[in-house]
Amino acid sequence: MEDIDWAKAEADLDAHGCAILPGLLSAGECTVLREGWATSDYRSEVVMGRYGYGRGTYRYFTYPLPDLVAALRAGLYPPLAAIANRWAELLGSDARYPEAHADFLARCHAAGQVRPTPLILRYEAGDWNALHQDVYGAHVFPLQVAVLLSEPGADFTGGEFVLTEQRPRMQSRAEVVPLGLGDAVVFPVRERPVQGSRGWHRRQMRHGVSRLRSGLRFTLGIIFHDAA
Ligand SMILES: O=C(O)CCC(=O)C(=O)O
Ligand SMILES: [Fe+2]
Repeated sequence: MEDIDWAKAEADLDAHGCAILPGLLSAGECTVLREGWATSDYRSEVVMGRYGYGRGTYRYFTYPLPDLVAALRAGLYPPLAAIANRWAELLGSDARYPEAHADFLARCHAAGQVRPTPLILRYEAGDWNALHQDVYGAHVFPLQVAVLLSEPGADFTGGEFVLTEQRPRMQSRAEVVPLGLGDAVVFPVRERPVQGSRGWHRRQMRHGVSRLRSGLRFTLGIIFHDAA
């Protein structure tokens, strides 16, 4: 995490609505997390096809989170909170996010959002993730992170991370994010600020995953608000 180029990530988020953090996790850390699919403690499992969410399965970790997941969540939060605060100002919102993740979580917990949201997702050939927004209550931290735990081309084919941006009174824009093993993508939970001719406005964003053509793909999702 010390090696992350936050100035570049922030510039990419401003310009494109997403940023890649290359090699956030090592191959060994990805293996540990993939193996944790079977052995970690989870609070619940969602079979996506049952809810019309796509096809595939995900599991929400329980508290206490595995050390690596807890460290990523606490460590990635402060620089993202600085970006989130700047975005809120641009959009004329009075939402402000504290410097430490523990303080933001305390806000969630006081409002009854107490269930942990970090999760592992597992996709087989034919699986996909419908375009969605990960909102779990009134308290929403506006940025989130997903880390690819499998190697494209070697472990799976297809299964691209996709973001869409709704442009007011215009057609939507799609962005396919090319991730390698251990790379992370930072993206907006719901919306991002864009400067137009008449000032800043909000653009709604959604994310999902295109259909896996072959193999097995795992992702770690880090969402900073907890769930009601
Ligand atoms: O599997 C992916 O790349 C997307 C995961 C996702 O929806 C999330 O992390 O919120
Ligand atoms: Fe998601």
